[in-house]
Amino acid sequence: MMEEKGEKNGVAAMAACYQKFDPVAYLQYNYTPPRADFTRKDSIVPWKLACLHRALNEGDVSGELLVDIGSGPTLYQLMSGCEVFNKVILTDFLEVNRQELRRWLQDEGKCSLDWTPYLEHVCKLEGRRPSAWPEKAAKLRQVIVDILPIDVHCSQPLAPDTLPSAGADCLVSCFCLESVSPDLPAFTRALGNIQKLLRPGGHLLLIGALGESYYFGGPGVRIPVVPLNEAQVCTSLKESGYTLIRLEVYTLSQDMRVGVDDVTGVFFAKAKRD
Ligand SMILES: Nc1ncnc2c1ncn2[C@@H]1O[C@H](CN(CCC[C@H]2CNCc3c2ccc(Cl)c3Cl)CC[C@H](N)C(=O)O)[C@@H](O)[C@H]1O
Repeated sequence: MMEEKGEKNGVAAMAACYQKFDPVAYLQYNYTPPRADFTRKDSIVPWKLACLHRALNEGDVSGELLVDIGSGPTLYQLMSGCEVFNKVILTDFLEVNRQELRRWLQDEGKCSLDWTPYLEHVCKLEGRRPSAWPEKAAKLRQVIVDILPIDVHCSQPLAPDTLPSAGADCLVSCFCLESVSPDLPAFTRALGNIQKLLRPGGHLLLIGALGESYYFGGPGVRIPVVPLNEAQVCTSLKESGYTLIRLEVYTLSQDMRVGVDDVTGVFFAKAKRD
């Protein structure tokens, strides 16, 4: 009981931190140059987009439904998947983030970030003209069928009957699990919780931070993160019912360390549910 009580306290404290999360500031911190600089090969966002593009276009990933776990206020992580799956579900813990996503979906023009450079970059990765970005935006709006609440610490992270009984064909999750888990056991449990949302043989495309102990989710909003290394990520994936296909690691150069977190590296894992 004591151990369980400890877990609940850690998760509750984490949820309290997130009440002050500020999507607009967050987007400014992480999704503008230098971290999102499409003229630089060593910028974090082009690296993430290349990993997702490659993972979704090497012939082994297919199906109907892609679910993004902990979407936040961002859409970059779906820009390759929207060409492979005809149904995409976005999820986040906070209404403020779900609201931000709805604003983009309804094309109200009042979005906090202009996703055009991202759409143009992914068009280029696909061998298309960057000027085809409006078609990609339309495709993304067309395949997104829902924006749902989620809590990865619940054994059933989504409301019952949200997904088809077979589960999703693919899960994407970027920087969510390690930045919402108070410790490594909680991170591994969360991986197990989302594993049940995936059909057997379905793919998990997981992006996360290495060596991070905190980040700012807004001015003065310091959110604790469980510091992970590559070995722990591999072990956690194995323990929670996945077979690792590929792990890629990116190391932040000095000028990518802009003071919004203490991340040292980023991992990309392509895995399959056993
Ligand atoms: N119980 C919960 N269950 C489920 N979801 C929860 C829970 N609690 C909170 N969330 C939700 O997780 C989301 C985490 N979110 C921010 C952390 C990333 C950040 C910090 N780490 C380093 C780093 C970052 C970003 C870019 C780069 Cl380059 C780096 Cl290096 C990811 C958003 C999006 N996926 C993104 O890729 O930016 C947030 O939207 C919560 O609302």
